[in-house]
Amino acid sequence: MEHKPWELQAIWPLEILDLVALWHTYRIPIILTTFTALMILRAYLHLRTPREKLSESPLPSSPSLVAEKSKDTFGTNTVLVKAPRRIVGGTKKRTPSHEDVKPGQQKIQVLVFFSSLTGTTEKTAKAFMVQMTENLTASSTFAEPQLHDLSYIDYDDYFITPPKADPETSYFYLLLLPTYNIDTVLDNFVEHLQETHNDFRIDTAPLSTLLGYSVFGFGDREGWPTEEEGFCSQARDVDKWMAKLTGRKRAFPLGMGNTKTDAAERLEEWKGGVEEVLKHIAETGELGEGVVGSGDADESDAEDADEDDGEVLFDDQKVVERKTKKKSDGLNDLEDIGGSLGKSSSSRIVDPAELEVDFTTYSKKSKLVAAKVTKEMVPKDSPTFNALTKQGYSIVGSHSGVKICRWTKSALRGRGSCYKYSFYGIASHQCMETTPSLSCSNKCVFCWRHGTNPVGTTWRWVVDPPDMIFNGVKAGHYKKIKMMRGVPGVRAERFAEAMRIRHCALSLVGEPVFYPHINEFTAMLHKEHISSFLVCNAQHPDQLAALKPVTQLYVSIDASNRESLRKIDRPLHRDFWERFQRCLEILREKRFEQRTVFRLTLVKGFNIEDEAEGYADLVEKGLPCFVEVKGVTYCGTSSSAGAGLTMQNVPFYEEVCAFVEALNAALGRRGLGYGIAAEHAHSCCILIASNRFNVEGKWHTRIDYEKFFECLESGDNFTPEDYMGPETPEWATWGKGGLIPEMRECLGKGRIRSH
Ligand SMILES: Cc1cc2nc3c(=O)[nH]c(=O)nc-3n(C[C@H](O)[C@H](O)[C@H](O)COP(=O)(O)O)c2cc1C
Ligand code: SF4
Repeated sequence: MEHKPWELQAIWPLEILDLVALWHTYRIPIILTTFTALMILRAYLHLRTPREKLSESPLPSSPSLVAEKSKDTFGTNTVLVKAPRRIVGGTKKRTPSHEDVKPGQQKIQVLVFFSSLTGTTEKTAKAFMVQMTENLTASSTFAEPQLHDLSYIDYDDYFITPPKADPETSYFYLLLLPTYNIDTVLDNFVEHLQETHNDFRIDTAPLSTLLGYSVFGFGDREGWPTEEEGFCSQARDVDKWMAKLTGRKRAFPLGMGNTKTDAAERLEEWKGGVEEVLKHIAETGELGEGVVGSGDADESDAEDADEDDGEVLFDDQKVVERKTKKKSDGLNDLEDIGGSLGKSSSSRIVDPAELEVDFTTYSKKSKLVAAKVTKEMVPKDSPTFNALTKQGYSIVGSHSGVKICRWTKSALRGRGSCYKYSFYGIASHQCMETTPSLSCSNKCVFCWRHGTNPVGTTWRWVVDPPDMIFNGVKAGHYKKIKMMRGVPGVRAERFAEAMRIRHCALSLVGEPVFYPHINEFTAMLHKEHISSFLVCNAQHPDQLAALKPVTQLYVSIDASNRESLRKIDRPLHRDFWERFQRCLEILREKRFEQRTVFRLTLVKGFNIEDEAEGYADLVEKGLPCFVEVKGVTYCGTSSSAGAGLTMQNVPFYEEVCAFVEALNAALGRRGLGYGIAAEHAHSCCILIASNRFNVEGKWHTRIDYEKFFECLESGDNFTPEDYMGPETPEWATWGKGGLIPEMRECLGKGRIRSH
């Protein structure tokens, strides 16, 4: 109902009527002003309350705070009520990591988690705990390890964030897990890890504050013989997700054991490795080389590279890469960079008596030059040093190098070894690839060393002592192996085996016999029962003649005639063909002292076409024990392109097979006793062997390494037959492909280079 003004006048006093009139006149500006003032006040109050304040409110710290105990409505049963989990949004750029751990001040708490359905893992875990406790608590840095059954803990307490009970304590996780291909609690666990990683509300690596972790799996090879068929598959899954959740803090490679055979032995090995890492953490506060452990969540997806066979870039390489980014790549041949060497701080004047001079070219001129001043072959401040380290070489002293090859990495990850495993029984993860001379006297068009190695016809450099090189290359090799520790897929068992070098391939960049003390160097290898495969370029007959027996002596045979050799090897020696011929004669003489091999690298358009007969002539001349024929691998560098090499020059495996058959037929026509013994299709490599290594119709291309050392140590003369190994495995023989059966599925991805 509406009131008329005179009616109101009768009811209310005048002042009130004035106010009402005022309100009617000004109500709109009054409402607007009040509203604006309220908005300003609200905004002010909001800004004054810091956002962080919310997250500063006590976070449920596990395990005590995540779960609260409360009585149920009847006041009798105690139930666990989860406190609401507060999620701090966004992906953390960087989380505190082991860098924050100060040795000596922090306590390290090892938590051992296990799962067990039929009790085997539980029993093993308990025994494991007893030993761990005994070993760790001897040091005051370690708190007594704790054992947790995954069936009884709340995953949120340990696998979203590590426990935070005591700021002085840092955690290290060990997980002992069986595998079941049926629905079990383990499926929930794996799912939990996966979900935590993929939960967009939380950091993708929420466990990155852990010091590290490692997983050991128990499985049964009788039912699940290979990993592809599911051997230890759940342990592998957990290892993978833990790597993501911790920002790749895999402290030691995944261990795996067959419950029915070797589990105890494998576990012992793994425990040893883990304890060593823990000791390292206690001393340094860090996980050590090779483990990213940055806690950078952005990087954790790089774990997907698991399936990638690609080269692993080591930290030191990265550093060099960064440092050399702006420098040109081109400048590399030492002969070409004499100027830059001259400027180097690394040259030193030496007493001519101390000097090993010109053992290759005995010219007066070079003796004179060498006597004046000696420089380091690869000084630390040279572009060559940078280029080589960028490619992954560790330079030892001033002229030696070591690198781990792709096959070594493959074998460490439980995958295949190179063709030398198929042919000669060399496990790649126990093989060290090195050279005591980075310099070479050829510039082969197919050399995958990217043209970075120094070249020269004479030794004009400082000579490092052999023991220094020997210790240096071993240390360099082990360092590189250790850097593989945190790489996805590396197997604890292989890792442990790799810490004992058994073979040495002296065939990296450069020419090993160029080094004046090569015999002392190989003697050091043999003394430690490390076999020696030495490849030389057939340009240094005097050094070849003086070389003492090695396990297997190679000569590269890159062409069958002078013109072809000149084009493909681009030798620096003018008398290269004569040198080459002399080397063949020397090899012939050595064929009853050690295993001799012709190494043929086939390059289409250079040395295949119509050359089978020519090669057969060379075999007739050198009568090697073996002829290894290998298709060239294209490395796609500017140096190979500059030499006119393209993918068209890489022969198909069928072409290599056809060539080998032609060569074998040509040898037969000459009445030479050879046959095609073995193949490794994956490396495009085929082995022709002398009938000396065929016993009762079976090829025996493998080597009895221990017998070789026995023969050497006896001091008596011996022949290659004396250390002939067992029969070549069926799968490696000609026509069978050469891939160890379990590896066929893993290695179906094209060719992998091996030298
Ligand atoms: C039903 C069943 C399924 C299994 N599935 C696998 C499997 O997929 N892969 C594997 O490596 N081992 C498998 N195993 C073997 C177990 O992982 C192995 O025996 C383990 O030591 C059992 O540990 P636990 O006694 O602690 O439960 C299986 C065993 C059973 C009984
Ligand atoms: S490729 Fe060479 S260095 Fe690598 S494992 Fe085989 S032999 Fe050893």
